Amino acid sequence: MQPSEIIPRDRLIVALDLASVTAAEAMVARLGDSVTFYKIGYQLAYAGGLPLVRQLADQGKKVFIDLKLHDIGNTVARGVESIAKLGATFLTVHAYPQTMKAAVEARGGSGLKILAVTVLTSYDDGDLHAAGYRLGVSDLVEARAQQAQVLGVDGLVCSPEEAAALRKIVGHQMNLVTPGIRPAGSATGDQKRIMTPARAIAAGADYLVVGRPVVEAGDPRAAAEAIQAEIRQALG
Ligand SMILES: O=c1ccn([C@@H]2O[C@H](COP(=O)(O)O)[C@@H](O)[C@H]2O)c(=O)[nH]1
Repeated sequence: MQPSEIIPRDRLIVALDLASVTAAEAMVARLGDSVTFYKIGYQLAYAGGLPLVRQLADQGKKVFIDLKLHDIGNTVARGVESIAKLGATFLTVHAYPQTMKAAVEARGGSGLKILAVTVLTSYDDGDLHAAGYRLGVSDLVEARAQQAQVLGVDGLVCSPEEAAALRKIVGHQMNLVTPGIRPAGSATGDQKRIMTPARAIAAGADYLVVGRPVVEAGDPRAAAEAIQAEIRQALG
């Protein structure tokens, strides 16, 4: 979706990183209309959370399934075919050419959009080096973004630190989805490449993924509303 077509409220994606479906349902009820887009990742999916995708879609919410698929092409393709029936908007795969190619082919015209995870936002150059990579973060993110674009991937998961450079490479054809968002004063945790919501939007991010700063806040709804206000202000 072109950035100008994205409803401002949809730009905040809250990660439902919670231990049970009951806890997730309670969080969604608490957040009410302050949040329109949710992410379901490992913790909730493996706690029986995938049926929530349809449930949330039936409530008019959008859902991002963040399972970061990476396997042989055939297995990725069959997994994507199953996931495409759940009613989600986004699905992540790791940005390896075989994986991205299989996912794009398998999603077909289902309406599910494939996002390629470039380099996890908890990694810095030292982490890549320790994992055996020759390239640093910015070079690897850019190389993977170029491969993803050639393969017809719909969007990229990157840090907001890379958003401006990636926008120049991929234009507006691909959505930039950025975790590593930290409102001023909030704990960094294990994230290494971070920005505030306002700076991320100014850098060109389309969607901001926020987990702990919302779901672990004393008042999650107030935390989400504050981020929504920051996004609106940054959009001008
Ligand atoms: O590179 C990546 C890819 C995915 N994530 C996911 O986003 C949220 C961020 O949660 P916070 O609590 O706001 O740190 C989490 O679900 C990650 O799995 C990411 O952080 N970085």
